Amino acid sequence: MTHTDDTRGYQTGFANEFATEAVAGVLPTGQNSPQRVAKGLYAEQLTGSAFTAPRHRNLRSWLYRIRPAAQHSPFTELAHASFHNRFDEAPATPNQLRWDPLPMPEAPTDFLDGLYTMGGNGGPAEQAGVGIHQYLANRSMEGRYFYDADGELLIVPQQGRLRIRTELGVLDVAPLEIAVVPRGVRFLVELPDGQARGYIAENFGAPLHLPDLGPIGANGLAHPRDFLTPVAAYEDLDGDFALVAKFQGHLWQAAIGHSPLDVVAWQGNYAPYKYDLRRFNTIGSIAVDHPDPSIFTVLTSASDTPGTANMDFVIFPPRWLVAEHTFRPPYFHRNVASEFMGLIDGAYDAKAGGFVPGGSSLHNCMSGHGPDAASFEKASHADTSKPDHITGTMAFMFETRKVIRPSRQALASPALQGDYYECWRGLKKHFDPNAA
Ligand SMILES: O=C(O)Cc1cc(O)ccc1O
Ligand SMILES: [Fe+2]
Repeated sequence: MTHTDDTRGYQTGFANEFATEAVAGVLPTGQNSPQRVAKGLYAEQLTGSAFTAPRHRNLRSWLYRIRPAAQHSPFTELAHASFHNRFDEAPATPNQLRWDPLPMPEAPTDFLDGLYTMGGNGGPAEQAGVGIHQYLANRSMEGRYFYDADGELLIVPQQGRLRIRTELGVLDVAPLEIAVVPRGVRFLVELPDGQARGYIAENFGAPLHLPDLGPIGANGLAHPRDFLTPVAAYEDLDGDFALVAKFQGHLWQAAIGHSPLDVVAWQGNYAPYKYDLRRFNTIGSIAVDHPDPSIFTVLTSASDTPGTANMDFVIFPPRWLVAEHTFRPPYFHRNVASEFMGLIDGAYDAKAGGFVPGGSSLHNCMSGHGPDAASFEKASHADTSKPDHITGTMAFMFETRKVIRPSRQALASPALQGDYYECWRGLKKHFDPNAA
C-alpha cells in the first residue's frame, strides 16, 4: 500500500476552483478528460448540481483516480437499527422536547453503526428537507467506506476528534469545528480520541452555502477564506472491503476489492470542507433588543422560495451583549420555522439548567419557547448599563422550513426529559394594571 502524506494542510476558500495533486504532474492542463490520463489514472467527473445550474451555484469536480467509482460488486440492502429517514413513523408533535446527551455505546461501534436518527422532514425523494442525526462511536471505521447519495452531511462534533478520510483528502475536525461531506463523496471516519459524539444534518436540499450579507456589507459572519478544503491524498490499497451507500433512505452494501479513496489528484469546486466556529465574526445589537438569530447564520441551504431556507445552520458563539434597557437573552417567541438545537460546549444563555453539552432540543413551528424561569428572572433584573461577556459557550441550531418530526426512538428514549415544559412553569404572573 502506498499512502500519501495527508497532513500537508488545506486549501482555503469556500467552493473555490481548487486544484490539488498528491503526485506531481497528474492534473491535465487545458482539458478535463484527456485520451490517456498521466500515470495511468482514470478521469471521472463528480457533479453536485444540475449541469445547467447557474454558474454561481454550479458544483462539480474532476477526479483522477486509480480505478473508476463504477468498479464494485452489486449492492444488497444493509439493515441499520437506528439510522433512517422514516420521518412519518411517529406523530409530529407541538410539544417542546429536550433530550439529555445520549449515552456512549458499550459495544464496539464505528461512526456508521453509531448513527442515530433524532428526526427530520422532507426526504431524499423530494430533494428537500433535512435528516437530523447524532453519532456515538467508540472505534474507527475499518475496511468499510460510506457515501450518502441522499444528501450532504454537515457534521458537528461535540466530543472527540474525527479524522474523516475522503476521496478528495483528509479532514481533521475537533469539537468547535464543523465538517461538510458533499452528497456522494466516499469516506471513512477514524477516531483519534477513541470515542466521539456529535450531531449531523443530512441536507436533502440545495447544498449549503454562505448567506448573503445584505446591509452588513462585504465582510462579517463566516468569512469565505476560513473554510478549508483538503489537499489530494490517496490510498493504493487492495483487499476485501465494503462500500456502504445510503440511497433513498436505506443503506446498501457492496463488496469492493480496493480502497475507493484512490483519487490521486482532483480539481473543481465540489469538495469536502471544514470550518472553525471560533472564527465566526459574530455581529449583534449595539443599541437595543436581542437580534433575530438569522444574524448568526453560518451556512444556509436555499429552498425554491427566495428568503425561506430549506435549512439554516446557526450558531450562538461567545460574544458581548451590550444592548441597553433590553432583555438580553433570546426573547420568548413562536416561529413559523422549526428549531432543533444542540449544545457543543458550556451553557446557553436562554437556559439556566437542563440543556447540557451533548443534549438536544426541538421547538416546532409555532410552539412557544424561550428563556426558562431562572434565566428570565436573572436577565430582567440585570444591570444593562454594563456589557455582559458570554464566554466558553457554543450552541447551534438546525432551523428548518418544514416541521421537524421526531423519530420514534427519540420519543421513546430515556434521554427525553419528561419534565422539560416545567422550565417555564415558574414564570410568575407579574401583571398589575395599576403599576407605574
Ligand atoms: O433559543 C432559541 O429558541 C433559538 C433562538 C435564539 C435567539 O437568539 C432568538 C430566537 C431563537 O429562536
Ligand atoms: Fe427558538
